[in-house]
Amino acid sequence: MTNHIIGGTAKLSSSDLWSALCYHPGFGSDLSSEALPSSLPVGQNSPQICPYGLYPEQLNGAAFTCPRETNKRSWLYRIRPSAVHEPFSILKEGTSQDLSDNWDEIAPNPNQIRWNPYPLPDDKVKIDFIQGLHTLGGAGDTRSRHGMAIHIYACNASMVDRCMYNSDGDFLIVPQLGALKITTEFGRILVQPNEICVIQQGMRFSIEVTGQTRGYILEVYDTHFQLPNLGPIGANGLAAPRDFLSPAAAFENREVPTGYHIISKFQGKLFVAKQFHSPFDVVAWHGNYTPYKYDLNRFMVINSVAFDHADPSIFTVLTCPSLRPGVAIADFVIFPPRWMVQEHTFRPPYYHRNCMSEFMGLIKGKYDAKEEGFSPGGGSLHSMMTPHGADATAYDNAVSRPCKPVKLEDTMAFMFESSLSLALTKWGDDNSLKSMDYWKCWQPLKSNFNPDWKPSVLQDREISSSLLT
Ligand SMILES: O=C(O)Cc1cc(O)ccc1O
Ligand SMILES: [Fe+2]
Repeated sequence: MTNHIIGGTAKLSSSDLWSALCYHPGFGSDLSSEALPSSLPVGQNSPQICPYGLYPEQLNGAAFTCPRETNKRSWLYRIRPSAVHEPFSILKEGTSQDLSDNWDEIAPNPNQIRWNPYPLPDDKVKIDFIQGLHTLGGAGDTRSRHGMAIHIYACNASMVDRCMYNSDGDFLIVPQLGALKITTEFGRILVQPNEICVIQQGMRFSIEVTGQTRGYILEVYDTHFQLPNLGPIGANGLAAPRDFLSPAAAFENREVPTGYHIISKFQGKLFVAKQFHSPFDVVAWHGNYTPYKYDLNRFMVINSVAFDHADPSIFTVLTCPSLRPGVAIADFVIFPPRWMVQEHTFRPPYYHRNCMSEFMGLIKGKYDAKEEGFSPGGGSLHSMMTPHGADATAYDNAVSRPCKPVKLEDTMAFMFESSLSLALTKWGDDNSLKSMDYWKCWQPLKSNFNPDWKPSVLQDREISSSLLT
């Protein structure tokens, strides 16, 4: 697909910029995009002189020698190479100071943890996306490129003449409140709550927001996100490749005499370098390494239509694999609206201890394991082998209601599930953000043990079902 946006952004009013966006569909596809006619060189990547006098620049998201299945790179044709900037220095101002990759800030905590909706900035103070970044926790190491982090963003102002890129890994961004207008080197992406976007390592982006804005970020250091294999599900199901959308090339040819700030997250710290032009000067690009977004409503839900609660891996949207087959550095899993039809079944999430870490967030509505206390914009963490499951009220409801078909509507919970044992930061461990009596939600669960129970009664699941319906 070719997208001709003649004259760059200067000729469009700022509302037009975001209302007339077009995207390239396809997950990991090899795409070509032009904002000016014939701006992509034909038949070669590095002509001696490029169309329109552009500079060619390659962005590699995989080692040159990676096999084809995992090799990722794009060629960008830009007004100036990215190297045209002053030296980086540590960013002291303009950060929240809550961004961290220090997993030893506090003592380990194996408890069930639940957070109230993460705080939004005070209306009187302008906080942009970078200033509004807070690291909740994580594991691993940016230098050996193995690990992951969970960040919360809460902001109310647009980034002005500053952009960011992540040298340490990829960001999977889950907006919960307010849209993100993301300008990238590849073009513009509008991401609303109930959509997600992935900005991969090295890609420069700047975010505009209107009003109070909040969401979650899963950062992975190891490798890029993939679609999960479908196994016996077949060729179709879960997230379809064509529903992943990459931006179409768009550029601005803008001098910034007061200085444009390029902010790099490098080895866990933020650095800033000044240049005097917009970094969003890519007129054309081609390749398979792009930012992309996905609408969670497009997810084709597969579930049990007979009996029993299927494991949540059936709801995996994207996975960042480890080197161990089937074991993820992190999976992004959603719990979308769906029919619950299982007969003679305890339908909410089962009681559970897991060799994985489970961080959960709620975009909207209610989660079926928790009757109250888990609110949109909040979160929970059930660490390695930490017991959890339906709260007492959800349990009572689930065992007393007939197993008739029920539609869970207007809900979207999600989980970042990791094979790494996560540590909280000081910010994540702050008691003022937590619901301190979370543990109490399971305490009313009493013993129902009946030593006189006779095997002939309620033995067969068909019989137990008929008793409840
Ligand atoms: O703990 C959770 O709520 C997540 C979860 C959901 C589910 O349906 C089954 C297992 C599981 O860990
Ligand atoms: Fe769980």
